Amino acid sequence: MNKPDLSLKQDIIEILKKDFSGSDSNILSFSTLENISIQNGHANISLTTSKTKADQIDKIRSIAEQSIAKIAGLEKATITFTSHRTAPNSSAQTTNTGHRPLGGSRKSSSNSMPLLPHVKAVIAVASGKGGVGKSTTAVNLAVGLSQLGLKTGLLDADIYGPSLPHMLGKNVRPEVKDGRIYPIDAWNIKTMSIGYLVDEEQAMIWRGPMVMGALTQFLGEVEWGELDVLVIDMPPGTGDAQLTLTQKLNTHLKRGGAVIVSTPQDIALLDARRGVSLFERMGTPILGLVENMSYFCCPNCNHRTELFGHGGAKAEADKLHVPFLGEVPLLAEIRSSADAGTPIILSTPDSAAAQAYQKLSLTLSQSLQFSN
Ligand SMILES: Nc1ncnc2c1ncn2[C@@H]1O[C@H](COP(=O)(O)OP(=O)(O)OP(=O)(O)O)[C@@H](O)[C@H]1O
Repeated sequence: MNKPDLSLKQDIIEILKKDFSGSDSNILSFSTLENISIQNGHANISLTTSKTKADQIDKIRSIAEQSIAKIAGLEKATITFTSHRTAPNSSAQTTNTGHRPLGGSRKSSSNSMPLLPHVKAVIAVASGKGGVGKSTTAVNLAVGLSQLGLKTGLLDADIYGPSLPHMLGKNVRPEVKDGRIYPIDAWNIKTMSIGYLVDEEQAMIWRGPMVMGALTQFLGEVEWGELDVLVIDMPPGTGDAQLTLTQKLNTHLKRGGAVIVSTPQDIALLDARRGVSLFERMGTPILGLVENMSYFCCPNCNHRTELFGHGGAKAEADKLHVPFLGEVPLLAEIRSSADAGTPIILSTPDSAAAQAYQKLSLTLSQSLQFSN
């Protein structure tokens, strides 16, 4: 049976990450993957790197090509370098070389310019695990902050599962001019998501270094303009991507902070604790914990059912000495309005969920530090 392209691409990336003859021989640590195309068993892999590094990679290029050609479903592999721009400095945290500038710029603006120069504060919306409603919270919070009169941006940093375009009902490509990417306006907020730029499959095959490269670019190459606050929908979990983002945005986060979203189950709260601990280690202010899917409210009789127990997040917040920011009910309309592209805070402003988001926005707007 033929292997799907996606799986072949993942196998190829694993080989590019492999050390062939010592610690200095990992192709992806020297270069950035631009593209993999596969046709009739022939894999064409294009990479970007600097001239000096290209010479180093050249030594292992043919070994890697032979190794890739042995993958079941492939017969031949060709590795080419599409350009030889100078790779951005790799810091201790970002061993990657950065993804190809999505805005088409050949200069590495993300390293030479201060990050987010006109953004006053950043609020990172994070969760210890996926699927707890982090993106839903980020979207409704951003709209809520904008309703309070703050110039607000929303960055979807959940690179493996960018849900923002869907939740905002925006299926459009951003304008790219002079190497700068212009955010998409949605509901009076400026938004950017990898989902506006690449298809899902492409985002899925990215691995650690490329993800960080793409995120760094977002931070450096998106023309956010003046913002009071940028809400970031963080990738789920507490791994390298979260750590690096937090480090890069340390200054901005000090004027905002982190919001951890959790569901009431013990297991989710355990993960939430890890989230809190990651931000604490980085010295990021923890704005608090939000309990999502806190209870079920019957749409017919308004009866409240606590499906997963109640008060777990509040108790956890107390234990961790962080503020408890409120509970959002499990409500079919939250999902249906997200699927229809209108956040519930706009579609049903009188609902308990919308009110929870309004309260959250108000609390957080009061905690922002706007000093420069
Ligand atoms: N309180 C809620 N009531 C009903 N549905 C909800 C609620 N919160 C989120 N959802 C729905 O649950 C699904 C997952 O939510 P969301 O994408 O916000 O989670 P996430 O934590 O960002 O997930 P991931 O980390 O996988 O991106 C979505 O379909 C969303 O509409």
